[in-house]
Amino acid sequence: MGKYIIEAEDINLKYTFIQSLNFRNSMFSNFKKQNKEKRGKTVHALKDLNFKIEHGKTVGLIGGNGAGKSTLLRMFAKVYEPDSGSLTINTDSVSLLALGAGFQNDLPGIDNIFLNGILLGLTKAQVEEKIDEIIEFAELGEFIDAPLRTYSSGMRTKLAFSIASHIEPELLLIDEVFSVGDARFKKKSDKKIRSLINNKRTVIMVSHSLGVIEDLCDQVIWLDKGVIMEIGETKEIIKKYNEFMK
Ligand SMILES: Nc1ncnc2c1ncn2[C@@H]1O[C@H](COP(=O)(O)OP(=O)(O)OP(=O)(O)O)[C@@H](O)[C@H]1O
Repeated sequence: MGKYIIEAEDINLKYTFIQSLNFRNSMFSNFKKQNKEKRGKTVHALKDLNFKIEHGKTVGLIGGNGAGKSTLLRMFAKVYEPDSGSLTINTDSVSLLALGAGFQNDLPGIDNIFLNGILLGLTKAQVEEKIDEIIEFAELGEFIDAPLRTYSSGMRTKLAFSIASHIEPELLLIDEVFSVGDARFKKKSDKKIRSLINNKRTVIMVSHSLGVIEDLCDQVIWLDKGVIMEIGETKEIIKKYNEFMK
């Protein structure tokens, strides 16, 4: 095993999309007349990023709204590929803890555990091995056999958290998912996140809560408008970030 789990060289990502007509701009005939090509927009979300992340580290991604944090996290999960540059992820065991992606409302909780577990990278046998633990952790009682559309949003969140936190990959990506549910469940989910982090795996997390980042991370990557402002030891970077935000 090499020293680094992630190696990024000059990576760039641009989103291209067609600006849709809305009530306001449909009032302007010029906008209406523009063809789709002209209404095309490009956002250069990540610009020439260079960094390496060592195995076993817990790394925080910080930065203001639209800085590129979630985009970068999704690249680590291979949801997006860079438009240019090279991104090497030296493991196949990666999962992105973002709550409830891929849930099916008409299926019961238990079927969603299988579906979601497999989407997050487990085999059916691995889900079977963990299913009792997942159900117990989610605390849904008989609702586990009811269709998801009958769940409250808190119940959905508990189920999503329980599934995602039982995946235990080598590289765990966490997108702003901390302490979910009611006060008691929050305590339990917080403890679960900490146990995942303390388990020698590499964890990369996005959070707007600098307290959480400072508490949990060894290192920080600070992004602003798609570029890396600073990268380094948590306390030092958070101090610079706070000064910058003043
Ligand atoms: N699917 C998309 N299509 C077009 N543009 C997008 C898309 N997703 C993100 N963007 C744009 O890319 C830039 C980076 O967005 P991203 O969600 O990665 O930022 P972020 O740092 O996670 O922001 P926040 O803290 O607000 O969640 C923003 O300008 C955003 O508008």
